[in-house]
Amino acid sequence: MEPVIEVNELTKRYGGKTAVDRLSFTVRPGRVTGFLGPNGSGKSTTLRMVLGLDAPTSGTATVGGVPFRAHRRGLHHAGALLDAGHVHGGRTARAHLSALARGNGIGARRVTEVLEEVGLADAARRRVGGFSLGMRQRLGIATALLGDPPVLIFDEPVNGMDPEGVLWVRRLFRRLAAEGRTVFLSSHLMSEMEQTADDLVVIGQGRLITAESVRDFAARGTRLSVTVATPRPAELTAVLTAAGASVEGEGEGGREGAAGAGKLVVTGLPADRIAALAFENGVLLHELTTRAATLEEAFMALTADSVEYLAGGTR
Ligand SMILES: Nc1ncnc2c1ncn2[C@@H]1O[C@H](COP(=O)(O)OP(=O)(O)OP(=O)(O)O)[C@@H](O)[C@H]1O
Repeated sequence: MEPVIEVNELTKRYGGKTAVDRLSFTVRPGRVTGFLGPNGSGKSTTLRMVLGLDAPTSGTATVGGVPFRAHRRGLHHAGALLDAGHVHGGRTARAHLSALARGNGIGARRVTEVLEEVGLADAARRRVGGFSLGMRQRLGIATALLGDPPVLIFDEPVNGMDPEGVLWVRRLFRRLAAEGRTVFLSSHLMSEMEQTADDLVVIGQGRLITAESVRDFAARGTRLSVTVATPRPAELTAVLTAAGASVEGEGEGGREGAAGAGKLVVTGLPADRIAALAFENGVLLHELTTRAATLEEAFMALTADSVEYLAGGTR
């Protein structure tokens, strides 16, 4: 059986609110797949349905061809980190893992192994209540790994981790995928995913926006822009616009009629063409810099229409 996650027309409504809206996608083994969307876009709700913790209003989610609930030995089948704050604070890390291991027919040696794997061997006898968020995340990852499952699902695993933890977890995900497992991670930050994921599933307001490889997303989603500084921004804007470019002023100086040098951000024309047009029209340039939009910017542009709440309520 191939450890594939298959989501088909999955829908979840809470009263009048549609949290997940006819969502379909496939997550394959041997790759790290990033599940991306702004806050509140329905990622956690989807993952809960994949793991059988929530019932869909309609549609299906299967792991290895059957609903997750139908698998008897769950921890051996799929491991998940959903909410790192969920662990009983009075227990030690080892006691927490040992209880789960016993309930799933897993030996004590495996508990020691996963504690070492996630870097918590020295903290194994400390109460989880005193753990930092990053340590709780590590414990959650240890829990997911306990049954050595072919499918791993992590909801915002990098939250609260320090830079060293982030590097560690990235390497771990890459290794788990290289071992042939299915690794599915949610995040609201593209910058995290571009370092880690091979494939992306991007959603907004519960709907699929795109499912493709990071490479295809980067090739399609990023566009080049050229920053131009000139003492005659209005004149250059007119020349470039006439040549088909789209031009925006950057800061005060870029505005029409502004005195002094202005910076313009130009899209739709390459730098050498801009330089030639400026030269032909006798406009002096102080700067000409090509810049690729980051994947984060491409992601934000793609999901902008589906962001519910923006800081400051500017929409
Ligand atoms: N139990 C619930 N009852 C009512 N509404 C809910 C419930 N759970 C989630 N929602 C709503 O469903 C939508 C999707 O929430 P969800 O937590 O799945 O999003 P998310 O993408 O995981 O967001 P975040 O990144 O903030 O965790 C939100 O508008 C949320 O308020």
